[in-house]
Amino acid sequence: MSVDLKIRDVRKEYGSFAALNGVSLDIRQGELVALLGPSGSGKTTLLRAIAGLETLDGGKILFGDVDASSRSVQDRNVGFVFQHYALFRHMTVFDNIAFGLRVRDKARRPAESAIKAKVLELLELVQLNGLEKRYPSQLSGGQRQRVALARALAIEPQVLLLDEPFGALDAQVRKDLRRWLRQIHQETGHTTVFVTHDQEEALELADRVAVLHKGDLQQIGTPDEIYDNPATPFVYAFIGESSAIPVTVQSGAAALDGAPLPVSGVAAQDGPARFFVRPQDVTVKELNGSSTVAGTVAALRRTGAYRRADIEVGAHRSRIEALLPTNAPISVGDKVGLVFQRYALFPADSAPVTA
Ligand SMILES: Nc1ncnc2c1ncn2[C@@H]1O[C@H](COP(=O)(O)OP(=O)(O)OP(=O)(O)O)[C@@H](O)[C@H]1O
Repeated sequence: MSVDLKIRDVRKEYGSFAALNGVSLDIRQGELVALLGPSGSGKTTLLRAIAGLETLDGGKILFGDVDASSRSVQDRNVGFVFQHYALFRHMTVFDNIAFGLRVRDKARRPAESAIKAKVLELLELVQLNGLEKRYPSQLSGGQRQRVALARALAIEPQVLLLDEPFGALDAQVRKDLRRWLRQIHQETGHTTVFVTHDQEEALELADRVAVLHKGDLQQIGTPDEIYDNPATPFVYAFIGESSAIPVTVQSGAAALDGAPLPVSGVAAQDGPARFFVRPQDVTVKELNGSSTVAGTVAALRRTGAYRRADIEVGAHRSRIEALLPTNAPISVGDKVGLVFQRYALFPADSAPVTA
């Protein structure tokens, strides 16, 4: 039976280094949440903490209403799938999937006939029926990960934990498995926590995405919320593409190198700030007095279906990137006016933006 998870102010230190800096988040029953962040941000540490493979230096984790710290790894009944298939090489696919049920103590172990029925049902679910007699070495990487998932599901886990399960596979297989996992999740409805550093994977797969950076939870939200309304400079820079330029805020108005920046709803406090905008949210027009930001086209390049323009703005020639149709009548050196559809301002002293 799947449960909800409550992660409360979880801390984990290695010596004086904080791998998790007081992380709190709630994961609803049946939800698929991606933990997304650059290398070293604490994703795997958090996943291992949920599994009970790490002792906490602070905070707690609740499975439903039960404090998991009182429970062993075994008692937590989690299904775990790792990046590198940890299948037993000397066991067939069937025996690998049956393993978690067969090693249970006698009181909780199902009859062999029930184990067989369960394994066959899971083989059907992961679309590997007919391959139950094969050994892991006789399977492709993608098939092995499907066996690993079936094995994790066999114990009917309270929570399913996946650590970059498709990380070692090539791009196309990865894409197929992503779609397949989403489908399996819809059918089985397990509470699932999924670690990835691939934002496309997180945004496509997850109900909600938790963005981690240096042991801190920066934001948790639906893929739309994370992409359209990044809560911090880090999330703005890490998810999707953006330009960031230094500006100054005073009394609710923003200025670029002393000239007013025609943007509204400036909530940032007075002082130095950074202005963030995504390339697709920049419209390039003719210069039109104070309603547009004056810029000069510094570079143009074709990328697939679009043309990208680097446009220099302000006295210090800060660069803003814009996405244009390939037939846009524009050349390097043109003086243009910019209008921004969506943007954000953050105080300059807020968390660093580099990934
Ligand atoms: N056993 C350990 N001893 C010391 N430091 C550790 C240990 N395990 C993890 N760390 C450190 O904790 C930080 C977080 O590691 P973690 O594996 O959670 O990151 P991650 O976000 O999963 O990264 P990746 O995407 O590279 O797997 C890293 O800086 C790592 O070096």
